[in-house]
Amino acid sequence: MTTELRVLDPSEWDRWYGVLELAFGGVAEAPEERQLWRDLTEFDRSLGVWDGDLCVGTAGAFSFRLTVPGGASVPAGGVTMVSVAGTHRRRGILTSMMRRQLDDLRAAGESLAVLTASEPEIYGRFGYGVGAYSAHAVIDTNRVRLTVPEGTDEVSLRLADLTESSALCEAVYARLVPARPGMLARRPEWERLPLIDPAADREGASPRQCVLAERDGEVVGFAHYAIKPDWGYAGAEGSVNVHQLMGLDPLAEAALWRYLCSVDLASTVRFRSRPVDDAWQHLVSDVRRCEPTLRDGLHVRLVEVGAALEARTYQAPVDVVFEVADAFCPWNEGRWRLTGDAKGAVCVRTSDPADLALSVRELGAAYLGGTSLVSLASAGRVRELRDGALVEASVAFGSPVAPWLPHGF
Ligand SMILES: CC(=O)SCCNC(=O)CCNC(=O)[C@H](O)C(C)(C)COP(=O)(O)OP(=O)(O)OC[C@H]1O[C@@H](n2cnc3c(N)ncnc32)[C@H](O)[C@@H]1OP(=O)(O)O
Repeated sequence: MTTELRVLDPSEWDRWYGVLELAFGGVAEAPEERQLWRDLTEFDRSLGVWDGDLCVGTAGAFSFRLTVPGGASVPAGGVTMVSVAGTHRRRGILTSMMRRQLDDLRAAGESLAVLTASEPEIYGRFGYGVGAYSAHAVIDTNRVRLTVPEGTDEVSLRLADLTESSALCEAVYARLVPARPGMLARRPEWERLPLIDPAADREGASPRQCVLAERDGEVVGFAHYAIKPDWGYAGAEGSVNVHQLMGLDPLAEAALWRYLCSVDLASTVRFRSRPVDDAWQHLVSDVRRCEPTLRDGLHVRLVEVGAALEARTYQAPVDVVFEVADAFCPWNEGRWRLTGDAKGAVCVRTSDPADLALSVRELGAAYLGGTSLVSLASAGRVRELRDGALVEASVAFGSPVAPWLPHGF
């Protein structure tokens, strides 16, 4: 088999995207969703693998800005639209695209790559670690009570049209981006993403609805949700499916959670992909009856170890030498001395003895402050070579706010 890997030409997009759709099961997307992904495609950063006239592999990258611990917004390649035709799988096509993509990211000066994975097992071999987890839950609102903080009643709620309120919601979203590692600054064209709501994907639920939280006439939060009515022998058993919930302060968030947990004729509130340190778990009377589950969220890859470690800050002073293994991007291999604190950091090559040994995958997992180096060491994935270095680095890498990305891409 001879295949050619090349940058995508805009005229090839339909065939290219068709391969991706087929790899995900062959169910055609709604026209507005397909159009959105076409508009978002960065053609010069999209790769196709061709077997003659046949497209057999796809991979793209978005030019993102990612919030890192300390609040800086750092350029990051958002790896996306990865697929290989079923007829050509397990022959190294994904590997060839990952190779080219990481080389291109490096040439473009992006020190980080991020992705959300269809299956978490795929990307570790290419140096990605799980940098942010997310929580799913199903709250049994018949049994679970919410205790909201004093002052919640000062927040008023208003139902709004999803599309017409988009700018107000995006303004709230934008203010929250610097506050949480893992969040991505949304460029205007991405603001269409929360509005995509094809009828075929609703599974019996209503179109998306929007409720705004306001204080003194200012929008301080919003929730996007859908209601799925259901009736059992004993009465109503509807559920509220929460798609987004963002509040600028604890009272706004509490008001929104209280509203969603008290929708008439519903007995469950379901949500996917919330931060692991989310407020709801402290508002509820019985977390067990909320069935929380953890899953991988944002996968992070340090494309350039030195530049990436310098791009964030550290919540405690740190001075450690890492011995980094990186078989897929060997330019990262070797010893790096990181010195830093809450104001800034320097990370340079060194010949000094190493304090900690790990692979680039563990650095990706720890990078946003959501996975501790101590925890990785407990699984044998980080080795401490100098007494005390593990705790020192682990504390410094931590983040007071858990990293989170609210949506896939
Ligand atoms: C960021 C995103 O877009 S995520 C979306 C990813 N795409 C999908 O899930 C769509 C459905 N799946 C596919 O299209 C393909 O199976 C892909 C893209 C996952 C893999 O493509 P392939 O060309 O078959 O991968 P390739 O042959 O390069 O495999 C490299 C290695 O990864 C392993 N691997 C590949 N896919 C998987 C998987 N899904 N689970 C576990 N291991 C995998 C292979 O076994 C191989 O291992 P080896 O080096 O030890 O032999």
